[in-house]
Amino acid sequence: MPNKKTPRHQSQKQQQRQLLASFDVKRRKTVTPVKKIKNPVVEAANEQWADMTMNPPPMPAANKPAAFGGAPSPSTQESKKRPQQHQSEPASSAPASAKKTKRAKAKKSAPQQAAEESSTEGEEGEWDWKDVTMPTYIPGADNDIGGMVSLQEIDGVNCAWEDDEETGGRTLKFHKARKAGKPAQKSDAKQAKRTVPLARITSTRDDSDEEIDNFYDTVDWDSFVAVDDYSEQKAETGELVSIGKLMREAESELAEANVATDADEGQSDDDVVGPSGSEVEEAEEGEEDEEDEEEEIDEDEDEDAMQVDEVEIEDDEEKDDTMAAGFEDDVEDPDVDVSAWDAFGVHPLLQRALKHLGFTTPSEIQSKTLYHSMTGRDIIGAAETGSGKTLAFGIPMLQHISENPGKWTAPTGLVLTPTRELAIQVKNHLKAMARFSRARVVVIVGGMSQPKQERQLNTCPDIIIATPGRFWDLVSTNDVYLNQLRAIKFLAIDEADRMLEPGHFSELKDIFKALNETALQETERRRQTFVFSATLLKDMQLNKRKLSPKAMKRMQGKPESGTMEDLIGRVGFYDKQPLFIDVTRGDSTARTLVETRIDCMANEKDHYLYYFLMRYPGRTLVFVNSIDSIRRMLPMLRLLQINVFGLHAQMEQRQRLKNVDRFRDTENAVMVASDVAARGLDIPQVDYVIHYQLPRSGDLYVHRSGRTARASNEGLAVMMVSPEERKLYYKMCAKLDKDISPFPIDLDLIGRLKPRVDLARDIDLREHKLNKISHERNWFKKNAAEMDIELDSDFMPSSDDERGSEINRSEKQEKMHIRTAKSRLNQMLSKKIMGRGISGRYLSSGIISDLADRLLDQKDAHAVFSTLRKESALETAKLKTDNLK
Ligand SMILES: Nc1ncnc2c1ncn2[C@@H]1O[C@H](COP(=O)(O)OP(=O)(O)OP(=O)(O)O)[C@@H](O)[C@H]1O
Repeated sequence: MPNKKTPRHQSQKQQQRQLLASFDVKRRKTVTPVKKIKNPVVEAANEQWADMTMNPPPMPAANKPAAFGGAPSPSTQESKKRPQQHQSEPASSAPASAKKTKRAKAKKSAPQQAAEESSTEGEEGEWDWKDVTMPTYIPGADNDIGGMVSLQEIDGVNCAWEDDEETGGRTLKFHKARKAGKPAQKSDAKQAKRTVPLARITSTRDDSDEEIDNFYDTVDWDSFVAVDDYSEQKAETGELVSIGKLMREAESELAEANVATDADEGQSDDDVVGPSGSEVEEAEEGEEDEEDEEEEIDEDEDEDAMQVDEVEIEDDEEKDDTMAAGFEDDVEDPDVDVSAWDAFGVHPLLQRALKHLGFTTPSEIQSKTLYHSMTGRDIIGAAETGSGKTLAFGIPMLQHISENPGKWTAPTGLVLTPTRELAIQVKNHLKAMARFSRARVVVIVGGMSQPKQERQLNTCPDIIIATPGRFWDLVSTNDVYLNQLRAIKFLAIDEADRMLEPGHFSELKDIFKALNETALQETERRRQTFVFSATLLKDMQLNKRKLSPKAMKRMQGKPESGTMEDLIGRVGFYDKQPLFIDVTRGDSTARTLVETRIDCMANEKDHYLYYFLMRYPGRTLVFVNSIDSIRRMLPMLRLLQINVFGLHAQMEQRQRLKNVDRFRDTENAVMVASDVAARGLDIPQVDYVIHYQLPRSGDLYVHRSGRTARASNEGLAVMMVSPEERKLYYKMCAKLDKDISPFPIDLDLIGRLKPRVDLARDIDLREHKLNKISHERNWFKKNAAEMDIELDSDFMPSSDDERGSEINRSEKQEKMHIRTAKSRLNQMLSKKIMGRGISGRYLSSGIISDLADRLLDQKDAHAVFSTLRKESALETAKLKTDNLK
């Protein structure tokens, strides 16, 4: 288990604070010991970090092309921010040859100089400190440098950490650096030449450079390691590469690059900042294996350091990855014919993946959009739920990646989704499609390890699937991410209508703004944009006229209004007029969806639900309108021995993913969910969707119902309508322009099941009450103990007094009652239920003519109702609808 206090695990902010502390010392004229860090390598790394942040030495990493983020190398950052200042940059950007000479000179005099350094002279506060102009960017400082603006420096004074025996820590000491051969003078510090601030971090380089170089050479860089490279494992096995080695390598690389660039392009020394792109690529290729290994170690370390939850989430994520593949081997079924995709020019590697997935033909939305998207058009697409919209925007991205293999300096595609689950699902879908093209797809969502996500961004993935909040959190604080965001070639907004809801739109707006800040002004076409949803038309209230270039231009200047037009206006299409492709039917529900309703009183919904679940077992998704309803229903259904899971927004992300997985993996299971599961969740073979409470809008009804009847499969949506909901129901039917027929119910069976449900509800209520009392009591006890208060016996009777023992007795009785009720319920549950007019003891012909056959039938026998056969609710509903026609 790595030490969490090592710099590797400290946040950049913490490191920055440490650095700040050291400079505060200088301003306060006192010298304060810093926190003692026992590990000598860590100590060295800390010291080196502090110094390198202010005085970046030449590092090979500085010359690598920036990946999508990462702790940016000083020179790359500075060169991006202030290209015109290269000349004046010291160590990292100075002409290599000049620097070499200085170093060589300094190297000779280093030991001498060290010997000649005086100890601290006089009061530092009396010296001539000068304000330091801070750069606009400090590596690892989140650009939050406000606290460092008052930094001061003095020319000719060096800082050094020294062990403090008294405190066991280390102390920052200031030493006036004397020129060789010059005797020490007390007034030296005061008389120090007042030049502009130290040029290492400001834009001016003057004769103090020599001292900087001297300072560099007084430090034994071989005893330091780069913080970024530091790992406990490497420290133990002695694999750490010293800064000294890196510096030497960087110097020789710089010198070589200098020569090569000079010769090839006749550039001046000042322009040379690193090796050419191809060299970098070669070097990177050479290092790849090594990096992979390091990456693995890093992953291990970080995962150890992370919260348990996060680790488990990542495990889940890995599991998702394997699930995403959906197949264990790489051998395609020769009988699967995917030639239908040829017409769209789909890349052979993608066709192979399609073959694996068994997707022989494109779905309607895919075939209607692919031709245009493959030729570069921007698309606004509307298609019913479960119709394959993910691949409609995913294939063009993967096609581009397959046609242009190699390393990119920015991701190719960005997909924004409203929920975390949907993001993970889209990632899985695209990963399965990218199986042979090997495109790297990552997911950036809240509730998961941020460091890991940052690392993933740093590796410059091909496609990023993200929720707007977390993505903007990461990108808005890092210029490198921002620049690379602007270079993406594809942007897709999935479930666009949901993005308009409060909580998504403000970040989405910021992302669009950042994306378009520079990109839109360029004449060269660089980005393709897709906006997809199932209920686009309804929410948009948009017609083609509104998509005219003029109208779109007008919309861009408008303030947020939260409408689809507003989103369309802000997203920044490159097409003058994006294509609008709508393949929805009037109501956007799938053609294969059968809809029905159950009319019942609000307080009977549990009975009807239980009846439905018992009568028609299958994978059933039950939607409710509040989290409280989920909390109430879960224990009751569990008591009724139903395999039930919950899903709502207040659940930990880890639990949410786990529950979705379990539900997906269990054939006969129930998930009670809030509308967090209404959109986009693609769980194969959801047999039934039950609207336990009516959705608050027609669109929500469409999305909820869309969790079944996906990818041309059939499915059933059942609305439970109480008299109070009648008005809403009629309104919804009018909006969706449909009439929903009632579902046939056997009222006798409901009557027989009722006692079970009532008993389960009663047990749950009693347990809940008991738990609440004991929770409250413990809370008082705990707080009283903490505050050292003795609780009054009236308030908290002890078991010794009469009232206390009375309470104890009644609690015990209640527990006993619950136990008895539970065993009664279990007894009930273990018995099969007979239909009306049928005796459990004697076989009588009665209402059911083939009763004996049914009772003897093992194969089709119903598990709960002994006189009934297994039946599908879908068939029952269809039959009823047909009869009504
Ligand atoms: N061409 C195809 N042939 C067969 N199955 C497909 C095809 N394209 C996609 N699918 C499958 O159809 C299912 C639904 O696809 P997808 O999730 O992309 O739908 P969607 O339109 O985005 O749905 P929603 O609006 O609910 O998010 C997925 O399981 C997917 O694997």
